[in-house]
Amino acid sequence: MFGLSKLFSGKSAEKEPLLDALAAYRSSAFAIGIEAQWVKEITINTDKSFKVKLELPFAGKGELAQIGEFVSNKLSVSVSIDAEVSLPNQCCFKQIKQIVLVASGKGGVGKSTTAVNLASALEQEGAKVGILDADIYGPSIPLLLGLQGAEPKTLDNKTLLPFEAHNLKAQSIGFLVPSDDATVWRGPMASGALNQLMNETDWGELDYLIVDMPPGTGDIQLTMSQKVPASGAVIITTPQDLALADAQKGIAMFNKVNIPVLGLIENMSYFLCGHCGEPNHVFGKDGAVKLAHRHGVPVLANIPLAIEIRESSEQGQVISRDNAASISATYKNAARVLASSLHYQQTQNSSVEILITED
Ligand SMILES: Nc1ncnc2c1ncn2[C@@H]1O[C@H](COP(=O)(O)OP(=O)(O)OP(=O)(O)O)[C@@H](O)[C@H]1O
Repeated sequence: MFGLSKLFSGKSAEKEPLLDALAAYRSSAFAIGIEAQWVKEITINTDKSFKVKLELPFAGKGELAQIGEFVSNKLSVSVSIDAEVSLPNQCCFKQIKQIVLVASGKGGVGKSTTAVNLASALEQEGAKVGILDADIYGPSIPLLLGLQGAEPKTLDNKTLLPFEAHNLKAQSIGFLVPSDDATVWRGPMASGALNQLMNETDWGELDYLIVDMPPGTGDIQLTMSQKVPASGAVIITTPQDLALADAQKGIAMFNKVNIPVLGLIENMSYFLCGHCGEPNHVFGKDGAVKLAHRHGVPVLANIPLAIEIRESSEQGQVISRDNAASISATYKNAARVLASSLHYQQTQNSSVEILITED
């Protein structure tokens, strides 16, 4: 998969310090540096500067500038880095390489908003991404992507075409399920509808499919989790004790069905005071970190309570796509760490410890 011929043709002695410097890079997402096998091409320019082409096995393009800067400083020479994302060809389901469940112990914590922003952040990090709205109680992904009123389409009367918005493919259980009926659903019915959407949607090739699960940890969520060939799950919580207690139940549920919990995201973590700029921990502080430590999982992000997040959601806009919004970098950082922990979990026998840093 990774072509090394150009890398090792000629002048490899000049390239060795570069490979060493790339290997020495560390961040939350690149926990063990840039591996030599990811280096596809190295060009040495006449002024001795380097141009490096990487093939990343997970969505992580957003960090290339930092990697370039680190290596440039280490070698005291200009190094520019470009990359493609190419996940190894092991498919989780049909042509979908990784399926990630986004869950919450309780409703209203911002699970769907976070799921959409994470999906978009993965896409911006260089991956092909789809989002499947499996929240039978309140399917909101069409609204969040500005797709309200859209009708499912088919070309052959057998498969559904996914919707496309903001460079994401999307499908929603809301098109199959009148939401008023959801309260009387049982686990097998919900997981049957989810399977139908997975199987009968023409997703094409996807690196990541994000599944927005129904909130809670009951029979429905358990059965749905068992039926999806998921690579991992992310749990969204708020800092309140009640939400954290329910998030703990979510961790227990995924442990029961052997789906690795890739991390927690604390949403509405704090509110930035408009006057003094100080973070105000309206709903409490450090609860998610303590819970995460107890269960040996990372906190992937602390997302503030921010008016822009609510406003952009209501307008069908995805705030992580707005580079001017400071929160955009937070979602992208979380997406990179999520993608890399999936990668390391599947390729390393002993797990790589993910340390969340301020990068
Ligand atoms: N960080 C945030 N800052 C401000 N508003 C937010 C934030 N996250 C979510 N919201 C808002 O909170 C409300 C609930 O969000 P969302 O629908 O994503 O929650 P949910 O957990 O998916 O809900 P449900 O349990 O009903 O599925 C929405 O109005 C959303 O715009």
